[in-house]
Amino acid sequence: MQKLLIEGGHELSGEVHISGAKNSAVALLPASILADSTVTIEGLPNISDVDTLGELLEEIGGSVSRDGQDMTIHPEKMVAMPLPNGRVKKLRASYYFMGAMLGKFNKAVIGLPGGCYLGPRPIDQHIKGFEALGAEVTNEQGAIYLRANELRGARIYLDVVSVGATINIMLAAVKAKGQTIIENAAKEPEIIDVATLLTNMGAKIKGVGTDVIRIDGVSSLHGCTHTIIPDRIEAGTYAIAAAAMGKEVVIDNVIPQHMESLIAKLREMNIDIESHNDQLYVARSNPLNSVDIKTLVYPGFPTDLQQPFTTLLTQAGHSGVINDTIYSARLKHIDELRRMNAEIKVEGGSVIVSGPTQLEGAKVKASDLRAGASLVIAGLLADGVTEITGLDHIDRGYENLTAKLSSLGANIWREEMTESEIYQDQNT
Ligand SMILES: CC(=O)N[C@H]1[C@@H](OP(=O)(O)OP(=O)(O)OC[C@H]2O[C@@H](n3ccc(=O)[nH]c3=O)[C@H](O)[C@@H]2O)O[C@H](CO)[C@@H](O)[C@@H]1O
Ligand SMILES: C=C(OP(=O)(O)O)C(=O)O
Repeated sequence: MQKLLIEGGHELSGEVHISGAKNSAVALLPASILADSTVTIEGLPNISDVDTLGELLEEIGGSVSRDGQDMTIHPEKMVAMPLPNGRVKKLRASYYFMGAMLGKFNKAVIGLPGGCYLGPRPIDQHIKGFEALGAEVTNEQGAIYLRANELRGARIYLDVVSVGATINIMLAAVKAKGQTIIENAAKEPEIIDVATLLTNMGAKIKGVGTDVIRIDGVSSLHGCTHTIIPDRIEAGTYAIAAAAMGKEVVIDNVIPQHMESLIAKLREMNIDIESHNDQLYVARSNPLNSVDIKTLVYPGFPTDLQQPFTTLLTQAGHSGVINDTIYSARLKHIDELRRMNAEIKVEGGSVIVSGPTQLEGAKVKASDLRAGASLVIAGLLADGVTEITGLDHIDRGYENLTAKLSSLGANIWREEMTESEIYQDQNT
């Protein structure tokens, strides 16, 4: 087990290349189950969620080979193997095996997923969709059992706008008989990416990127090659790090249109940020204005950047107020930031960050993926050395974080933990 160390105070400059989007990758790989022939996904991020999904595809009989950032999946010998336990609990997106296996085999047994704990993360809307398509769904000892004689298209109104439910219902519906209409669908770029893959496999999908998606079921889907979109959350994390500590940082391989809410907020803070083709240029300017943030479904400000943004607000004058309307309990980074001298209050559903504050290095723990990102940015800003544990969370979503930040000039490295450090870490 390793810990991450950061000696703060080093300016960032240079260019960083953004990897493929985690939240696309984790849906594109299960989507390959639906094909009758070989699917290649190009540009995958090298993160543990992708490794775990590759292993799960093998567990159900797929043959999977990896060549750098590309993964080739041969789905021909896949079977409806039950996955009630084990790897499915290591990540959130294993829930896409429900939609994909139901769509392919008319049955599936999948354990309830893991992933970041952000407060309760129900999957009732996924289940509502599967049932509307004709599946019988039961929860037996923590695993979801799905069975259908045949799936039939249906009109499904989502009570909450959900990325996971929208994608999962699409996966189950592409081979259902007749037309499925998903109303109040989510519009995230990753959903468009998954629909693009499915369309290239032969699916008939209209309206992705709007809140009404229409799917006309087809009897079979074939293989294809698909290139993933860049990770707007990884790019946003580097943009926030550059806003905190950047002299001149170029963030390469981004789709700036996917990042408009963040770019607008950074500009309001007085950060110098410009986009050109697939690059963002970010530099810190002084003083930083504080801003208020409300997280919303896309194209609103993403909840996945709320925690890193909290750290940036510690550097701004006066108080900024954050309301996470998607995950109101996504607050576990706050106590850790306080250990580093941040002035943050939680009142009702609002997080109030005061600044500017000189952060101090401390021993802190990442409770989830983006809490980890917020602590890394705090470490870059802090006086002295920050030690971060809980790296398994960070490794789920950030490819080569240490190397990427080092190349920008950060003093950051990983060390093996001693047995007593591991013991202490596990008991705090
Ligand atoms: C693997 C992946 O893509 N993860 C992302 C996905 O998670 P995930 O797909 O789990 O998030 P959702 O979009 O489904 O959740 C949005 C909101 O709807 C609620 N909800 C969701 C489903 C449901 O059946 N019932 C229900 O009440 C959730 O509790 C949450 O408050 O979108 C989140 C919101 O942008 C991001 O933070 C995650 O990074
Ligand atoms: C919450 C996240 O991921 P997951 O849904 O995979 O837990 C995230 O990427 O910030």
